[in-house]
Amino acid sequence: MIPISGMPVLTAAQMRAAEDSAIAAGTSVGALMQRAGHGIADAVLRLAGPHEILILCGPGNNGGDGYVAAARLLAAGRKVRVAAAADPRSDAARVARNGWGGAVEPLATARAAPVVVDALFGTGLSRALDAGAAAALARLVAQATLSIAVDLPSGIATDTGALLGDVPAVDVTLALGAVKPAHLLQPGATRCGAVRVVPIGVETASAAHVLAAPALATPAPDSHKFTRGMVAVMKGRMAGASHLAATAAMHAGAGYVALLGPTIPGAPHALVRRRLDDAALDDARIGAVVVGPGLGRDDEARALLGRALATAHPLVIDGDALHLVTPPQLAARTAPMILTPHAGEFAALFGAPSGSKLDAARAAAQASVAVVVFKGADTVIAAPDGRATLASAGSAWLSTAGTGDVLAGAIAAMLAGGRAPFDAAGAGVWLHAEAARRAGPAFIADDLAAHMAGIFA
Ligand SMILES: NC(=O)C1=CN([C@@H]2O[C@H](COP(=O)(O)OP(=O)(O)OC[C@H]3O[C@@H](n4cnc5c(N)ncnc54)[C@H](OP(=O)(O)O)[C@@H]3O)[C@@H](O)[C@H]2O)[C@@H](O)CC1
Ligand SMILES: Nc1ncnc2c1ncn2[C@@H]1O[C@H](COP(=O)(O)OP(=O)(O)O)[C@@H](O)[C@H]1O
Ligand SMILES: [K+]
Repeated sequence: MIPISGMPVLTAAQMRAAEDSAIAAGTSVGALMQRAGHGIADAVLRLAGPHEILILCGPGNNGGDGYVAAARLLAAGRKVRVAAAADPRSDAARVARNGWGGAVEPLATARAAPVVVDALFGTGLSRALDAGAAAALARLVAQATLSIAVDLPSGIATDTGALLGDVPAVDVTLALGAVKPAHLLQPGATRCGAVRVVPIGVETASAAHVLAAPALATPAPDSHKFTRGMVAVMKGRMAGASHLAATAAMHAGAGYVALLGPTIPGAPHALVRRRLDDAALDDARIGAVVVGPGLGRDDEARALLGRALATAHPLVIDGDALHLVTPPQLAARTAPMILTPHAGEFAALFGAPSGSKLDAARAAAQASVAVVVFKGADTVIAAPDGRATLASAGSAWLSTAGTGDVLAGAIAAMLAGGRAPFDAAGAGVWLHAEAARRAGPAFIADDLAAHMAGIFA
């Protein structure tokens, strides 16, 4: 059982191709199923204690994995029962079923057990479970004290995280061979519980990965404020939003943060307030400009955005600026850009997303030639070259006003600090999520910035 941080993320087709390569290189499907089933059984042995285990087996290879696991758990001396709604339909699953040898209860009337293992459907799910199977699964998961899904909770579309029907949430999902998009994309992700990878000896490479903790170094002994990175925040109509972004950039490690525009009282004294003029904006030491938080959407805002776009500085474009900016304006720029839309801003700039959130973020990054941070409860970061990272579910307490401004500031600090745009976006998202975790419940966006500082300790 391997934690998923930093692991490759494969779609169902990519996983099938990886398995096919292993098969072409001489490993049989049966051998892969044995590895999968043994890995599951070993994980269940560690998680389930001495309690009785009920394994629900479907007609495909996911069910096959379940039969193999059942046989191994029985051989290990555990009390284990199996339930199924249909006979195996693949050769490998039939062999696995014969290897179990014990009784198979009808799924609909299966008696509950303290530990239930869902091996009904995995990456081959093609439609919603029929009503009887869905009801039995819901009942058995509800009555168990520990529920474990094999590869994916049955009823979730592997590539999008969409629910094809009602899907009960399990405690643990054992992803076979690699993480799949549904383990991270909502609403599927919340049905998965804790996700761990069970290796099956298949080579898995992907341009998409689970977001991992960045290396956060303390400043080098010879650092000075400008080597740590200078961030300029364009002050908009709502000063609070710009202040949140600027404060976050400071706490995320930027050495010098300037707020460009008319000053208001109450911001930290360390925040440098500068009049927005060409000299301030052309300062060659600026490593990142944040434009958008609290900008407004009127002509004045449009003009401010135009000034930011006209610079040669790397930009973090957030909030209102995502409603104002046009694709030709983005195309005209050559300096790096990071766009940080939530779902509404994404739709305003790129149109309604199609396919999975991962597909949508990638298409947007390609179209805009910018790094796109598609925010939400399942943040996806995509680069124009096809690389992507998917964040694990973070604190839902982030759903409070101003946290997006904090994220924009954190990303700008990472960018000004010298990270490449894609890495800066990932580091900012990670820092933001970790700060939220540390902040606990019911924090406000102002608290979040301060919590970022502690992470560097
Ligand atoms: N490939 C490999 O080498 C390895 C794969 N491994 C494992 O295999 C899993 C993928 O296996 P899989 O492709 O057999 O798909 P799986 O999810 O078991 O179900 C497909 C079956 O169910 C059927 N069906 C679909 N939806 C349905 C519904 N709602 N209600 C009723 N029936 C439905 C569908 O038939 P259909 O009706 O769609 O034609 C088909 O018969 C993967 O997640 C991993 O656990 C590991 O063992 C390692 C080696
Ligand atoms: N339910 C949630 N779970 C995890 N993160 C969330 C959730 N809701 C929002 N977030 C995060 O909080 C931030 C909100 O940003 P945004 O919507 O731009 O807010 P605002 O405009 O008020 O600053 C984003 O980083 C987003 O990913
Ligand atoms: K399953």
